[in-house]
Amino acid sequence: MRAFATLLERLVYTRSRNAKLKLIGDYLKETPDPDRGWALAALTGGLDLPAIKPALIRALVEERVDPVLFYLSRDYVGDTAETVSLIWPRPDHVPETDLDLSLGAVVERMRSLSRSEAPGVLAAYLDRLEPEERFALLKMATGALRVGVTARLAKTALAQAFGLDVDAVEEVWHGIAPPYPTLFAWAEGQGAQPRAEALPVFRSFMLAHALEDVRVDMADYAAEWKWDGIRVQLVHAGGETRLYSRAGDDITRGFPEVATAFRAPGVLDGELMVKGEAQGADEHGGAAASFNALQQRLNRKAVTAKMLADYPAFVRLYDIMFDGTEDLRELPWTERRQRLETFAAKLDPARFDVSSLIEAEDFTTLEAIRAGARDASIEGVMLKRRDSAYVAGRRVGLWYKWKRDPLTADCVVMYAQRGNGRRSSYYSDFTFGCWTDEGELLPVGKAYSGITDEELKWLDRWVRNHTVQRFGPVREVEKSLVFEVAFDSIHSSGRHKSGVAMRFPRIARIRTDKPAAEADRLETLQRLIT
Ligand SMILES: Nc1ncnc2c1ncn2[C@@H]1O[C@H](COP(=O)(O)OP(=O)(O)OP(=O)(O)O)[C@@H](O)[C@H]1O
Repeated sequence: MRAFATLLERLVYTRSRNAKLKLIGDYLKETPDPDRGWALAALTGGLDLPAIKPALIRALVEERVDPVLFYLSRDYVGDTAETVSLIWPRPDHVPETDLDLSLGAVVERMRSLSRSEAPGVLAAYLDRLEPEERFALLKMATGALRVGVTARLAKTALAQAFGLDVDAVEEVWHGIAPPYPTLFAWAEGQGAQPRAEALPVFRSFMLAHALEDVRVDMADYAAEWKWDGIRVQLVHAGGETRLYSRAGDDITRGFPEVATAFRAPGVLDGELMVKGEAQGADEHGGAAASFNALQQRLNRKAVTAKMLADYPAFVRLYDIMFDGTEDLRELPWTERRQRLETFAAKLDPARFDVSSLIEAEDFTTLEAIRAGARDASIEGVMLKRRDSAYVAGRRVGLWYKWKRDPLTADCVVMYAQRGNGRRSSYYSDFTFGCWTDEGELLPVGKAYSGITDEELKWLDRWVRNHTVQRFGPVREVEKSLVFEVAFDSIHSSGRHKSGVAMRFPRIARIRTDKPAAEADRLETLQRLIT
């Protein structure tokens, strides 16, 4: 940690660009791997320590540092990391351990921390480090170094120190991960320049247009199910595996079971989903759960063993971009499909399968098949032009998405709340319910979208005139108004007394023409559960 701490300290007090370039360049030349790689990641903003949050540092401060002293000192010093590093109380007795305090060891430990371990480990490091090293550690932990170094400056320093072209560094940058072993090997003449096609970089996805009032000739288009998961690009190159999201974000760490199972060099395109209950034979392929299950795995930084067991992920593949380093994107879909099937045969069937094709001799047949699809993991149909190359972005006529028609139910309005923003003075968020067999109304969903400004005002007035009780901001209303609610699907939910929850509910119509007693029964919704 010492050398990196010294570097940061000097950078803070150095104004001149050339002096900064030299400081960083010298550091990168003199420091061994993997420390210099982690330092470069920190300087370029590429260091990700998921378990460390500003709140954690605040909590540590509250526990270990006199808060009055902290706030007074911070007013004077102006920087939380520096303040904490200066006033962190050195414990009377630091137990002897073989804690490795090299930069690489510290960063690698911090990257693998669970959230519950984080406070203890961070405190243990702070107890053992010197003030300037603590400063370096806290700077890394809080994400932004703020030492007056941009990512470009750090890369320029690297390029100048090793006689490389900075643009060549940029070119390979997105395909390499810290601590950048291949980059340093190349910089020191020990290895070749990492080649883009041999790197686990993200390539733009091919996207679809919505099918609107078009009927296509099934001789020209192949049909597949539109699976309700998230788009994923699987890349294995240069010995590394990466999973990228629709937006190109690296989501590898969120799905370790998929990443470790993908070890064949190539780039594949597919839908990331969670396995479903084995609800008997699944006619469309292996059983997948509804999006609701996948949601449990999204946006989580740490993946617990329980998550992996309860919501195991797999990928339903539908395209191939590279086989090894061979770029297949120019091939027509039919050929890519064959290559995909051959490629997929090498993969673990527990984690990968190939999206099945829908056999429909003409469009009318396809229409009927689509209308009959009731699987929770299906969102509609995709149509892909058989002779089309894999083209990045959305191009008319190549891929179409044809979503399932939304489902609807007539529900009775039960509660209303004020909305947000422009709607904050209107009762515009509604909870509605359906009848049980015993004649009880149970809430089945909440919606606020789908109404016009006129309707918004009308509903606001209606709510105010039909309130039967108030619970804080919520008004319970007379059970007399019916909404036709549209939604994408229904799943069972332990969180609601009704046992059901709607996906994407929106108000399709206000049904002043329908008596509340004739609204739908819960049983009707239960039958739609997928
Ligand atoms: N068999 C499939 N082939 C291609 N895409 C599929 C398939 N099954 C599901 N999808 C999903 O459908 C989306 C296709 O629609 P589009 O290209 O417009 O992307 P999108 O903007 O993410 O769409 P949406 O939000 O409507 O799913 C893909 O992003 C992908 O996640």
